[in-house]
Formats: sequence, structure tokens, C-alpha cells
Amino acid sequence: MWNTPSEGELTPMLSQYHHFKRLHPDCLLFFRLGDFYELFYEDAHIGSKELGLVLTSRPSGKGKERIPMCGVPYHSSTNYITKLVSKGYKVAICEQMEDATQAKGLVRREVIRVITPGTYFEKDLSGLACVYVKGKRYFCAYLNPSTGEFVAGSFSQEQVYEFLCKFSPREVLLQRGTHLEPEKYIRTYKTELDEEYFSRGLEELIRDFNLHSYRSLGFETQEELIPCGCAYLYLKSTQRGFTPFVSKPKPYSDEGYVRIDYRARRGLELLESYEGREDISLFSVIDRTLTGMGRRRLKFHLLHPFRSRERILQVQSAVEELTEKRQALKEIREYLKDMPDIERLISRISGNVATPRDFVLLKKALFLASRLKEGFSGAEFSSSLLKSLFEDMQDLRELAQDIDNTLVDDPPLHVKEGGLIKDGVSHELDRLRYICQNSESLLREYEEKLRKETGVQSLKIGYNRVMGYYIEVTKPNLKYVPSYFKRRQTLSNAERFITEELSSLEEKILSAQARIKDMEYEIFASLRERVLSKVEAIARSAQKVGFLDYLQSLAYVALEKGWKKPQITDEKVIKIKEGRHPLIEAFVKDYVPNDTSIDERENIMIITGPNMAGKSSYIRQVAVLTLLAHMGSFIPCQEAEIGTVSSIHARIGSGDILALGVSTFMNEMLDVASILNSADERSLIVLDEVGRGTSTYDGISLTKALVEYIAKRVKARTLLATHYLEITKLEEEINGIRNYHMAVSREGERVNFLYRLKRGSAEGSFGIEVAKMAGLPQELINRAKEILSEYESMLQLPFLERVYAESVRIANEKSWQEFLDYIESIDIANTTPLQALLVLSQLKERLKMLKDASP
Ligand SMILES: Nc1ncnc2c1ncn2[C@@H]1O[C@H](COP(=O)(O)OP(=O)(O)OP(=O)(O)O)[C@@H](O)[C@H]1O
Repeated sequence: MWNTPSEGELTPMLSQYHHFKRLHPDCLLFFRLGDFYELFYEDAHIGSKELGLVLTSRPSGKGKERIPMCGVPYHSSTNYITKLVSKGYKVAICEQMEDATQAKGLVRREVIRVITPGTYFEKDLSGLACVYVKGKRYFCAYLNPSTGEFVAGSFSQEQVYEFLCKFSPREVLLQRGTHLEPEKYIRTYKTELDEEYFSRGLEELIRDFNLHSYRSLGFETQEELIPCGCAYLYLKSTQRGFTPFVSKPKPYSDEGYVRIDYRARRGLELLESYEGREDISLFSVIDRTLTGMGRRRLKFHLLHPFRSRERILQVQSAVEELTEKRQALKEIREYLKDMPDIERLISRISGNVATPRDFVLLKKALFLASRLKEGFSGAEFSSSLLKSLFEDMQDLRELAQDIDNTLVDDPPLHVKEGGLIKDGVSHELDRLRYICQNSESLLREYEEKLRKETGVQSLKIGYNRVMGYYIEVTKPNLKYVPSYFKRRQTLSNAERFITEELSSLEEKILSAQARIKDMEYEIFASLRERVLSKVEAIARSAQKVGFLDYLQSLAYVALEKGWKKPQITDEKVIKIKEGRHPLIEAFVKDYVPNDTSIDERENIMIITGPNMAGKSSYIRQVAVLTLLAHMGSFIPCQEAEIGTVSSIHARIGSGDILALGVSTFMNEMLDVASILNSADERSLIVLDEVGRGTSTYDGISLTKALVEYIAKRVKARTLLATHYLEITKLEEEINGIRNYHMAVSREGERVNFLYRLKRGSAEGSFGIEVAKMAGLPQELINRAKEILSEYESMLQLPFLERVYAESVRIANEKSWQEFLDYIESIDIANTTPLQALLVLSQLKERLKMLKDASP
């Protein structure tokens, strides 16, 4: 940290710098100096390191030390700011508030905006969330300033992580001291705020949105509004006056959606790969959207697939119809291809950062949307969803026409540059423009008049910024100059004059130019107001366009890849013929398709097989295809019947990478515990090699107990990939469990992977053979084989039998104890004869079950 030098020692400019830096200690202060934003002291070191800028220095005062500084040009500052903010820094923009040439003394400066990762709405970095903790409840809001989305709810700690992972905000606001670590799961930055900030936020939210009661917004408690207020105030105070468009906060509900737990999001690589690459993700494989709105919608439904069969079928039939009506699909794509991102434009316009070109883009978008509506409203769609989408699109042609009538087609980038308003919009503006355009001929006329009057043919009228307009006469002709010419400047071979007539002409021309700029700005501002008054209707249209883009993207990808429509049922089944994993298939030559058969009677698949045999690819495939089917999408298979699920949980090995600070095994157990707590009978669970983080026998015992627990208590559809062949014994012990393995063939010492799923358990794990294929030294491989055969003969089998016998004994003991407790709890005095008979028959039934289970 740098020390603040005493005021007296600093130059006035640096003392002004310190003033602003004190107000924004957690920000990098971009201090405007002429055409540059300069960074000083420690900020300069950070700027130089992060942006590769050259570090220089300047004196801090008379005879004082030099201080480090570096700068970025004002005109290209956006890229630098984006880079810093993406890395989690906050940037305060300290602007010059007056023209340096006009300023008396030190130029007046002000911080006009603070840009933070969550509030940088021009770049869609995914917005900000705020968590307010009270007791055991977590009240959490998410606000996206790029799109205006604003939702909130009340959660448990587990759910709050899920909420945060779903929205992936780039910044999370917390009460000071709150222990929450979303950065372990998503790329985000935390900002801690005082309690007082939260209460102030709530007041501002209630006032600005004119909220009468939290109930009117559909919330159940006032606390749910507290994080909304805080997020809103944070956005507002960083933007200094111009808050981007934010809709009223709505209660977050995942009621209509399948719950995708945050481990599944990572483990199934929905939005990015384990390594954080967005281009290797399920999203990248299925994304055929053409607009920003559609892209966001697709991401949303990857994390929020539809829950109810009716809704899935509604979406699916719209997708199917688009795959059948290829001409309509082609035309819709033509419209969408050129569609600007309406949601982003609205947010720029409300945030007052929109340029005139943004308005021209909005015009284009509104015209396109109304043509889309016009073109397809009457079309013969049988899908009710498609019909209603086109019907509900707003016709905002009038507003588009208004923009078209007002702004030129190719306006300048900045409002202040002028030249953005069309002729004919205002008489006064046209008149002033006429004066300006004719100024040249008025001046030439006057010049000609003076030449005639003086007889000096070389007399000319010129202009410079210091003097304005002047008359220049060469020295030999000075004798012809009339007395009313006023001398202003003497040059080596000529003199310059002005006249009253020239001054008044100048006044007219210059004031017309200034007035034109003012008037253009006024007209532009009033257009902005007219657009803002329609902002909600525009946002509604944007939503419909986004959803249409979502549907066409699913249809397009289905046609492109030859995917098939899955049958959707409410039975607890997942039956897939020749299913393929859409992401792995894109990277693997000759992907081998596999079948899946899960139903109420056989709901647990245990998949064994050597390393690299394709176990985890297979279980992920089943989860991904189930998820896609719930989005209303077609899926890569020959045919499929997918029974609706309530949630998808996936525990896939590499999920640990981000979760630092907790041991791999502990982390795995925490994940399993939370899956068991939140899954239900309608869930789909996929588990990859659980228990591998501890000793083999602990791992086997835990995995076995886990499968038993799922089979008896949770009853969810489950796929478990494991190396522990011992687990496969469960098939004989518990109903509903079926063993499968990924087949391999052996040629001498070599193992060939067939990637084919077969019934029954694998023959062995071939770990050593795989290690050999990976290039481990032969000597090491030979030694490993020796050790393995020692273990196999001496230890493993007897031990395993002991493990089983012990686990069965414990389970039996527990059941007998429960049985005895039950008998003891019978209150004979208060039991009617009829009840006694019932109790007796229950006792007999239990006794029979216990006997059957005993070894
Ligand atoms: N169905 C398939 N068709 C073709 N190649 C496949 C198939 N499934 C998997 N593979 C290939 O095999 C590789 C290993 O697959 P996967 O990671 O699923 O194996 P695994 O059995 O889970 O291995 P480990 O036990 O070591 O984790 C994949 O990266 C992919 O290249």
C-alpha cells in the first residue's frame, strides 16, 4: 500500500488525485489527464503488470520524489478496462468535467462511474448476486444489468450454491464476514458490504420501484427483498445517476424446472469443460442460436430444463414442426440472423450509454421483429406454442418508424459530434443548417464585394481558431485598405483585418453551429425518452424473439445431426436405443453407440470395466440425453423413451478440481451426502467411481452401503460406474440392481477397448495393462504384476468375504433390534382386539422378512 503524503507536499493535481483515491480505495483510479487515463502509485504497478503498460514516473511536488505512473489512451480505454474488470478489479473513472483550455486553475474532475465485474453492463459478464444471511436462511438475489433480469428467493446453504451456480454472477455481494465460497464453483468475485448498506438499499428499492408490499411482488417475506435492495443500490451507486433498465424483482422459482445440481453442471460439462473452456461443452455442441437473446435462453434451459411432461411436449412439438417445415425454419433463421441483441440495447439505452448507432440498431431490430410477426402470425402452425409466440410479439413498428424519421441511417458514434438528426425533423434545425451550409458562399460573396470595393484582387477571407474569420491584404496593397477595416495582426508580408460586417457574419455562422449541436442533442434526448416509455413492451418482444431462436436452434441441430425425437412419459423409465454422447462424439472417431434400459423394476445400473473403457462417458451420456430430452430437444439415438425426472445429480470425478481446501475424499463424501439429502424417487443420479479417494476396503464398503441406501431409501434411477467388482454381488442381494460392464477384448498382454455396454460384471480391472499402454517402464509393470498376484492369493478374497459377512451381520443385527423395539413399544392396555389382530399380522410379516434376509 502507498502512504498518503501530506497535502502540502503535493502538486495540486496530485492532491486532487488523492482526494478521489481516498473515496474509492478499493478501485483502480483511472484519472483523466488530457487524452489519457493515468494510473498512479500502486495502481500503476497493477496496471503495468496486468495490461503490459510501460511504467514511467512524474514528480510528486517541488523537489520531491517521483511517483510511479502509467496510462492508457482515452479512445482505446474500453479494452483495457474490460481486461481489468474481467480479472476482478474495480475501476473508478475520474473524468475532466470542463475543457482544460477554458478552466481557471485546476481542471474540475469527478468520478463519473465505478465499473465492477458485476455491474459492467456493456459487456455481458453475467451480472451480480447478493446474499443476505439471517439465521440459517440465505436470502439471495440475482440482477443482470445487461438484460434487466432481477430474481430473488430464500434458500438453505446448499440451495444457495445451486442458485449461484445457475446464474453464475461475476460478482457476489455479501454482508461483511459471511462465510460463503461461491468462487470455488464459479468464476466470480466477492464484495463485502456493511449491514447499513443493506438497509439503505431496501429503502431505495421500495422508493424507486414504488413498492407497496413484498407480497404484491409474490415474495413470502420482506427479507427476500433485502438482497434485491442491496444489489439495486450497488448498481445504481456505481453507475452514478444512470441505472440501466432493471425490471421489478420477481420470486425465483425452479418449480417448473428439473433441478440440475451444481456438480452436474460441472460434471456434465454443460457450459464449459473441466478446464473452463466454453468451446468444449454441451452448450457449444448444441448452440445454433443466432441472437444474443436466444443464446442466453439456451444457456438458461440447459440449467433449467422443463419439469412437466406437458411443457416438454409443447416445446418438443414446436421443434418437431420446425424440423418438418424447413422453408419456414430457413426464413425464420434469415430474420434472426440479422437481429440485433434487443435486450442489450435496452439496457444500454436505459443506462444512458447508448450511442446513436445503438438506436439505429434498435430500429432495425423492431422492424425485423414486426416483419417476423407479420410474416408468421397467420402461418398454419399446428404447434400452439409457435402460434402464440408470433401472436404475442409486440408490433413496435411505429416506434421504429419514429427512430427512422428522426435519425440519419449512418449516424456518428457520439451524440456530441452532431450530424445525427435527419433534415425535416425541425424547422429551426433546418434553418440553422442552411446558414452553415451557405456560410461558405456568404463569405465568398462578401470577399468578392470587398475586392470590388478596394480594387485589391489578392484580398482574401481566411479563418483560424485564435482569431476566427479575418481579411488578409498583402503589404503592397495596404494603401487601398479603407479606414473602417480594423487591424488585428501583422505578418511578414501581409496584414489581417476584421470589419463589423465580417464579425456579424462570423457570429451568425459560429452560433448556428453551436446551436445545431445543442438542438440535435435535445431532439436525440427526446427520442430516447420516447423509446424508454416503451421499454417494457420492447423487453417482452425480446423475450419472444429469444424463445423463438431457442426453438429454431433445437430444430436446426436436430436436422443437422439427424437426432431423434424421444418419447416423453411420466413412467420411471429411461430407455434409449443406440444412444451417443453428443460432446464426446464430436471429438472421438467411430463413437460406439450404446443402449440403456432403466425402469421401475431395474432402476440401478452398476457399470464395471477397466480404466479407459468408457464407463464415465456412458453414464454421462445417459444423464445428458435425459437432460436434453427435458429441454424439448431431440437427442442422438435411434429411439428413446424418457420418463420425466425431478432432478439430475451427477458426481463425476474431476469435479474436485475447483473445490480447494478440502481433501478429495472429504469433498466427495460431502457431495454424496448432499445428493442423498436432496434426491428423491423421481431423480436421476449418476455417480462415477465414488469412494476411490480412500483405501480400497473403505471404498468398497462405502460404495456398497451407498448403493443399498439408494436402492432401499432413495429409489432414484441411478447409474454407478465403479472399479470395485465386488459391488456387483449386490445384484443377487437387492431387487432393482443390474450389472453391466464395458466390454474389452484381450490379445495377449494387450487390451482392446470395444466401448460396448454388456450385461454382467467385468472380468477384471486391467489397471496394469492400461498403465503399460500409457508407457510405464516394463520393469515397473512386471513388479506390479508380482505384487498383484501376491495380493490376490493372500489377501483380497478372504478379506472381501469378511467385509461382506460383516456388513450383512451389522444390517441383520440392526433389523432385529428394530423388531424387538417395536414389540416393546406396543401398548397392550390401549389396544383394541381388532388392532391387536392387525399388530399380530404385521409382526408375522416382519419376522418372515427378517428370516429371509438372514444368512
Ligand atoms: N462409446 C464410445 N465410443 C468410442 N470411444 C469412446 C466411447 N466411450 C468412451 N470413449 C473413449 O474412451 C475414453 C475413456 O472413456 P472414459 O473416461 O469414459 O473411461 P472410464 O472407463 O470412465 O475410464 P476411467 O475408469 O479411467 O475413468 C474417452 O475419452 C473416449 O475417448
